[in-house]
Amino acid sequence: MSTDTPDPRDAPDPGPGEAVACTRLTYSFGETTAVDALDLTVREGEVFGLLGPNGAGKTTAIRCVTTLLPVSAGLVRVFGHDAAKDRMAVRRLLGYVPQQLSADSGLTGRENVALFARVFDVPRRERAARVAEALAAVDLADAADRLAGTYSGGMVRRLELAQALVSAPRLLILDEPTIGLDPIARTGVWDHINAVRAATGMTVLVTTHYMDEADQYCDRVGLMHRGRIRALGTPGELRRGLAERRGTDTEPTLEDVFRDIAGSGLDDNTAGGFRDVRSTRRTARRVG
Ligand SMILES: Nc1ncnc2c1ncn2[C@@H]1O[C@H](COP(=O)(O)OP(=O)(O)OP(=O)(O)O)[C@@H](O)[C@H]1O
Repeated sequence: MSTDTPDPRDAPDPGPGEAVACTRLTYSFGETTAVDALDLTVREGEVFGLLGPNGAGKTTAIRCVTTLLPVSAGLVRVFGHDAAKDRMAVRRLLGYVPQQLSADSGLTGRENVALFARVFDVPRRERAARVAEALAAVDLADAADRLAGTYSGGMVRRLELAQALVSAPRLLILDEPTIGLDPIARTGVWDHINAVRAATGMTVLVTTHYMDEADQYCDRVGLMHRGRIRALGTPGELRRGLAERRGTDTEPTLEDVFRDIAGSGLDDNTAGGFRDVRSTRRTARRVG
């Protein structure tokens, strides 16, 4: 690092109410820079949506926040804990629902959640009650003793939500929580996220391709493209900003905002490309 480049570790301590702070976070896979000097703040208690086309760097960024990928350049802090130096402290504060299947089809719903309760060190005497609470919070109490392999796609996603919630996280991170689900199941997943958030004040960081969901459910969104945040604000602010730039009274959609910012890059080799199809199919297969 050259002497005139400030060391991100010199950044001031996170202010009160700051859940996640990424400062010049950079992550590369060989020659590919997936996350490129990303600056991002998620405030405590908000639902923050990280939006972007395939390959924008969303998953890589949130995997750095979860500590599943090492923070090799830049700084990530979760409730003030440095993700590079204090991984266990960070892990204790968060629940993570990855894109890939995290439920075991050969176990019951209750057994799946109990497994996470053990892994996340929920005290033994509290486990049964906490598992039952997490299942009830996602409306799976009645199906708790059925094998997860018999669940519908929406139920599997809600089960994965219960797995992430059993440790009572302060920060819930979800990677494409509704991909491959039908509209009713998508609404169901969001209703449960919002109910738990209202009851606990937990912070939610979510990635999604679905601009309509982000518009409806996120307090603020960051539009990510080629490893960086290109626009940030409430969905309403971003829509109104584009209307002003265009000098029109017709309110654009969040998708219009994204197309305006990402330009032709969205149409070339990103949105709807092979990775999107593969990702959707992977999810469809696992829940089919
Ligand atoms: N394990 C890996 N090895 C090599 N390159 C990778 C790997 N994971 C991601 N990449 C590359 O890093 C870039 C960012 O990928 P990432 O998965 O973070 O994007 P994303 O916005 O989450 O996309 P998607 O919506 O498809 O999940 C892409 O160019 C991708 O091909």
